[in-house]
Amino acid sequence: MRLSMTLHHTAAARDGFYLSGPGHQLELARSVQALPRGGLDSLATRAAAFFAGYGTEGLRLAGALPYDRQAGDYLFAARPEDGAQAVSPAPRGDGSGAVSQQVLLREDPPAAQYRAAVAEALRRIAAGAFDKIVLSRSLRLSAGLAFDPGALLAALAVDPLITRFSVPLPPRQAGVPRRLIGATPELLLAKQGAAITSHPLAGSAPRGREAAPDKAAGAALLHSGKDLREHALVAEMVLDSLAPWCASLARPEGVSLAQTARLWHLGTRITGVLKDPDTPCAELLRVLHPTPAVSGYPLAAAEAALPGLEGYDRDFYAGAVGWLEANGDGAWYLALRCAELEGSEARLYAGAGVVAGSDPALEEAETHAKFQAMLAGFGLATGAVL
Ligand SMILES: C=C(O[C@H]1C=CC=C(C(=O)O)[C@@H]1O)C(=O)O
Repeated sequence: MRLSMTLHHTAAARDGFYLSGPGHQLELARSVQALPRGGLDSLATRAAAFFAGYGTEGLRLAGALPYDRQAGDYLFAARPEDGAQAVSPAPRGDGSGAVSQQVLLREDPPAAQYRAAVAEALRRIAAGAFDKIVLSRSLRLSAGLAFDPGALLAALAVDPLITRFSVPLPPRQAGVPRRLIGATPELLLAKQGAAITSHPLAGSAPRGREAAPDKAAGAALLHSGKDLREHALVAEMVLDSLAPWCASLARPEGVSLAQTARLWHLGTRITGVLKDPDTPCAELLRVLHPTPAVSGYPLAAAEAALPGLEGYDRDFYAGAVGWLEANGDGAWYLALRCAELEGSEARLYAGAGVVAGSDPALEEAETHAKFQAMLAGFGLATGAVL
């Protein structure tokens, strides 16, 4: 599919780490010192060794964890004072030169194949293989000119309810930077001293354009048995994973509605106090990731089925972006509603949780809704074409 798109070029190309949302804000210039890459099981040890060698006040390890906990992460060291904190990127349309060009859009896998994968997952759920699986699909964009990460990041600021991020990824081709940019609604884990917070989401519905239908869509989601089951599997697993580390653990609001500009979600805000405030954030990530918000339940059975049903390697999609500090604190968001940018190629990802009672056509529609924020960020109004 060929679409017309306007690229707004910003003056400065960003090559550091940027994350900004209602809960956290951080911008770091990239430094050369990267943490030796490794899987999630060794992250706490590698981070501790790194901070023991370089750990002076203010130094952080920021970056991305892949979906596959065995695959190599990508973290680099930087000091907040290397870059200005909480600086917003230049707004789009700032007169720095907008370039219109044709963009090719390709579904990978095609929507029909995605629906077939959901139907197959439902057969396996009925046969008792697993209770839940999150299946994703991707959209590939090809343009004539390299995409502008700064412009995309700036465009995502239209939704103040999400956390925007732009994070370097390990390059695949010499001289072509790779970067993950997104607008995530989901906090995986934040740790500050003994206090921890997580806000798992699962169960979604598109928001209405007018106030009354919008409110009704949220209320219907809050009472949907299928979505409440899909959500409970995530919230319970997060609570079970964190419980052994905590002196107290609570979900003060129970299941409640969370929102982005385009979607309602079921969410459970979880707060806890660690038994040992020195427990490193990386150690807690090790026991949490991947939650059933992005994988499934039971985990081993869902993970075994995922590659065959999705047909591609998720790489850093559905992993996490965030940072670690020398004192063990940190904040990590799920890498959702995101696009991987590599020169003039971009790949967008969206997934949906499948449980008994899911409908392949509705799950596909949910991925459409989840793609919209990023597509709009690229200047592509796709409601009509997808
Ligand atoms: C896997 C995604 O969303 C997760 C987070 C919130 C709600 C979800 C859902 O309702 O299926 C997903 O579990 C995605 O956006 O790609």
